[in-house]
Amino acid sequence: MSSAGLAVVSIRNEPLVPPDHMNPELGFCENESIWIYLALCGSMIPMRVLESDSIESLKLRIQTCKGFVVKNQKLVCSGRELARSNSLIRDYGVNDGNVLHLVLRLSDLQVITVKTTSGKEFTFHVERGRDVSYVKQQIARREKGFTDLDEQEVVCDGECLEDQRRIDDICKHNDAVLHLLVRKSAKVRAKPIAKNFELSVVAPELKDEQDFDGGKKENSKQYDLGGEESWSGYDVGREEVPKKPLDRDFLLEPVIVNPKVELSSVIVDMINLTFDGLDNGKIPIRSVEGTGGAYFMQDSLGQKFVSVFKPIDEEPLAVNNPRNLPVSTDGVGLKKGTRVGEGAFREVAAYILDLYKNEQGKIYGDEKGFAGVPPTAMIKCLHSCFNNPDDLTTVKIGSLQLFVENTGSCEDIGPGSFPVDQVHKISVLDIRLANVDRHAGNILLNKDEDGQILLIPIDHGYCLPESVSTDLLVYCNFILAFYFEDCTFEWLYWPQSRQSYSSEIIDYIKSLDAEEDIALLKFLGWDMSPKCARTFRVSTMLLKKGAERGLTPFAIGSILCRENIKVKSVIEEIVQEAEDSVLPGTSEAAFLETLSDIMDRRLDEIEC
Ligand SMILES: Nc1ncnc2c1ncn2[C@@H]1O[C@H](COP(=O)(O)OP(=O)(O)OP(=O)(O)O)[C@@H](O)[C@H]1O
Repeated sequence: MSSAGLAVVSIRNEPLVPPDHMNPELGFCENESIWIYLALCGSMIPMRVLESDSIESLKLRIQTCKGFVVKNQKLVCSGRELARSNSLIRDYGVNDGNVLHLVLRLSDLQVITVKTTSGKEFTFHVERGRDVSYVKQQIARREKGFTDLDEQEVVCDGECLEDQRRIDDICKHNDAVLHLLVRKSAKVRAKPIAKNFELSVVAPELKDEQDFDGGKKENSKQYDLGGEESWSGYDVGREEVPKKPLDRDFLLEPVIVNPKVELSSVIVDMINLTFDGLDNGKIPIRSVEGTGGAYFMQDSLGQKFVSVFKPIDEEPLAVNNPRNLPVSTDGVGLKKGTRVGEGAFREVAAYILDLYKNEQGKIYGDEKGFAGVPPTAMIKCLHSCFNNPDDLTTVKIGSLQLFVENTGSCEDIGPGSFPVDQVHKISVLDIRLANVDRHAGNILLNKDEDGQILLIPIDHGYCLPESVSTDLLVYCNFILAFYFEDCTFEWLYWPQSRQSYSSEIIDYIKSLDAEEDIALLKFLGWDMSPKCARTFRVSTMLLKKGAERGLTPFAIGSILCRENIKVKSVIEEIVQEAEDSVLPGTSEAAFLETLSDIMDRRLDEIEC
């Protein structure tokens, strides 16, 4: 008999009105105080706060009263994430009576410790979306004595758990530690001796090898290789979205815009493995982390994740978002300059832009790019496990990204041991793409064969921001100045960012050509909007000019980021000045020339 323990977070339930806020005589400033409502798991919790409270202190109060640690909290008000911890509640325009949605970023991984009767103890990670049968498989893989899954019984609080029970479901009802008991039944044999029987209890034979069939199934895909108009051809809510096929209860196909484009082998393999998993009845498992719907797709044996699917209609603020975030009323996404339902295109674009190109601007090598964005493709997929309350037959469009084995993210350890060149490569990617969502949780950690730390950048749905203002003036004039408002780069606070780029990285930056990249994306299916293309041109220009002058990633990154929400960044000032200097209707080329001169001047000032 073995036992396994699962540790879960206990949720406290203390009032969110601190004593000094309740009593004006204790120094509480009546004028500044407002009531806000914290929306969490279907309930509304009133909170009295000061407009001068920082986001950090608000999160600390939530941590103290509710037990959710600060780094796991995401607060969203009026469709915008309150991302900067040093900014004040009033900076984000939070008013009396506003609702703040609290999204919890729980880890997908649950640590399970198994103790055997012989005193052995081993620990493994199980994704919360997994079920009891998966736990049994893991125990069988680790311990030779448990290879026969049918002989394992998993018991919790005296209740025998069915194979289909999910880990997060089991944990939900337990406050602190959950003990699993794995009971291995023995066979009873009766051997005739003279006129009697000798009964013996025999433990099953130990097998050295696993019985799993690791062989790959014949591919049986039914791709329609006809071209689509563009990646964005299927907008959220559009009627032409294809319906469920009749012969299978799922669908999975790549979205191919240009029939002349051949999918790379790594993308074909990823789609095939994902298809095999669905075909074998291995369901997509929704991640408990993140603000949007992200599904881990399993291999045909249900032992490994092969990819991550993010449907566009489940992005934050989209119609089918599974985190109960309100639907965007104006199409603007969670970050400034982003649009709901466009995250998947950006995920794919980040992968393509990261790939190496030869001198003719053609992609070479089809696996690992410069910064290591995992292979990503646009797909159509249908499955009943997706969040689709109204219509289970609607095929979803979204990004499919190769699942990368990892031991966590950069949030889990200090940055001291991160290799300098990898931090620098991610900084190049983020500056180029003006990424507005580079927090430490979006860089996964792994180790290579030599034990060296590997940093894997993920989650690029919020790169290449563009103006999405509904203000007609801003819209018509293509005013870009505020696109960069939400740029934040975690690596700015890491020591590696203060070191200079190596010559290899500088050569790579020199080779970048925004026009070629825009043309390549168009050829592959994404015809960038003029505003988005402008963002890309401006940030590529800044990267190239900065690197040419020997600026560090920190120096260049700081130009793109605001120090706080109220003060414009240097890039915003540069763009504003350029926009003020040209007449409406000026060509893009002339605008960029003006911008280039202004940028040179500002960079020279920084150097001095
Ligand atoms: N390629 C990948 N390989 C392995 N795990 C991944 C991959 N992509 C995403 N994940 C994991 O899936 C979960 C959700 O993904 P992600 O953070 O990208 O979703 P999101 O909703 O966009 O998140 P956020 O709220 O940070 O913007 C996270 O636990 C993340 O670590």
